[in-house]
Amino acid sequence: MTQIETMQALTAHEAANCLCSLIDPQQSSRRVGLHEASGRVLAEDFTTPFPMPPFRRAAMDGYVVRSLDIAEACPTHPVTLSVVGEIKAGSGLALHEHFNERKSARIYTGAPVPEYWDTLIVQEAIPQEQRKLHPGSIQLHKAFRQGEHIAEAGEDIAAGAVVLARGKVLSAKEIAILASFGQANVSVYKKPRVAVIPVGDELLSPGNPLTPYHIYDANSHMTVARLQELGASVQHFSPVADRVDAIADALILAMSQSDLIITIGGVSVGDYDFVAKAAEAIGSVPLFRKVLMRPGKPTSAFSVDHRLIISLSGNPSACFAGLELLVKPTILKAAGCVDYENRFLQGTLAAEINKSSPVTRFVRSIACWQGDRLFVEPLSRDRSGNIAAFAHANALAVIPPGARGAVKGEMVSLLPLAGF
Ligand SMILES: Nc1nc2c(c(=O)[nH]1)N[C@H]1C(S)=C(S)[C@@H](COP(=O)(O)OP(=O)(O)OC[C@H]3O[C@@H](n4cnc5c(N)ncnc54)[C@H](O)[C@@H]3O)O[C@H]1N2
Ligand code: MOO
Repeated sequence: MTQIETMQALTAHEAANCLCSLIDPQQSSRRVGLHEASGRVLAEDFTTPFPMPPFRRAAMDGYVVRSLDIAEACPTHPVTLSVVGEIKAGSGLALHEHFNERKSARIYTGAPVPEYWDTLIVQEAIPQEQRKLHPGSIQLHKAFRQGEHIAEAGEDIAAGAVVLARGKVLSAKEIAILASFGQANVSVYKKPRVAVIPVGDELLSPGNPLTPYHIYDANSHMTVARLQELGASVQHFSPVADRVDAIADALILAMSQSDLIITIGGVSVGDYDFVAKAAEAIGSVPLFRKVLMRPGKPTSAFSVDHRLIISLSGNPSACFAGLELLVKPTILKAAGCVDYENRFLQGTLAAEINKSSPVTRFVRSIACWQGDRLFVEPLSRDRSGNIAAFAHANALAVIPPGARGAVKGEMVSLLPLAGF
């Protein structure tokens, strides 16, 4: 028996765990400007250097008052306060006189609120006529809640708080936090370097004229795009011929420049599927030679010289499933991301799947919320080689193995995709 025949077949989850367990997270870091930080992984905890907001400030346009001064205000006994000045965002109010009581100031959103005042009355609460006729005073016909519309210094985030932890993927939200604290640049992990090698005599790179019996290489472009989204730096190979030496040469070149290699196609059982032979020829050890999933059953992985080769199968949906289920967690872990495992949701199947399968199926589907219930509708004619489903799918529905497929109304797991 060959090593491959004795090799245990893994589920998609086990295969992802196997790959992740062999990946060393990125350790090297560099500082990048905020405009380059989106999609990068934070290499150190970010501790806030000052409180947020940094000073006590107005949350609305209006008037600041002391709640004590207006506690008794009512329609029959209105309270009149003189307006001693104006406080704009970006400037304070110099308090020249020593105030005792019944003083107010005009204030605008974002302006500092001196300690003297504890409540802000929105300008809409004071009739416009009255404000025009008597700009030097305001008249109030009711009391207002103490502290209203005033944001205290540090009420959002305290100074010295670890507000973003190492290993977090930076997106617009996190970049807003960093910028709010004046950080012009941030320490991020270096991107893992990943080579993408499409294999197949039939493949043409987009941009070339379509010739008989050939197809355009879609998968490597899909893979490169996904890897870039996941924070990798990608070395994109042109399609390689179905020959052991050509594939082996590409693998050797990729090893010299990349930490991880992804091949696409040529990994099944046909006489011209040479990826495994080429991987063997360069001295790699197989980790698994198929995965209990469909599409993507022929997905394989090899280890060589402390690097992984992940070989995705050529059908576009199989390549895609391999990318989402196996490559995504592996790349995220390699990039230094702490939260790298796929998260599945539970949803109700909106239509039956009357196709049996000895292995788990991952069906391109449309998931949508109806009220508080998540429904998942499998796209029809989801054949491995079809690409139309990519235009609509926002989830992969997980259909357990068995003779009966799955019935409408059944609860199934689903993996959310872009657009969910
Ligand atoms: N006798 C058997 N035949 C097949 C089996 C099997 O178990 N027994 N498995 C089938 C399954 S499942 C799949 S998936 C495919 C996978 O084969 P490969 O991974 O070796 O991929 P190829 O044969 O190279 O290509 C399959 C298909 O996809 C097209 N392709 C390939 N690369 C690209 C690309 N970069 N962009 C777009 N399309 C691509 C290729 O032209 C083929 O049509 O094997 C089944 N056969
Ligand atoms: O991996 Mo193939 O279906 O499973 O196309």
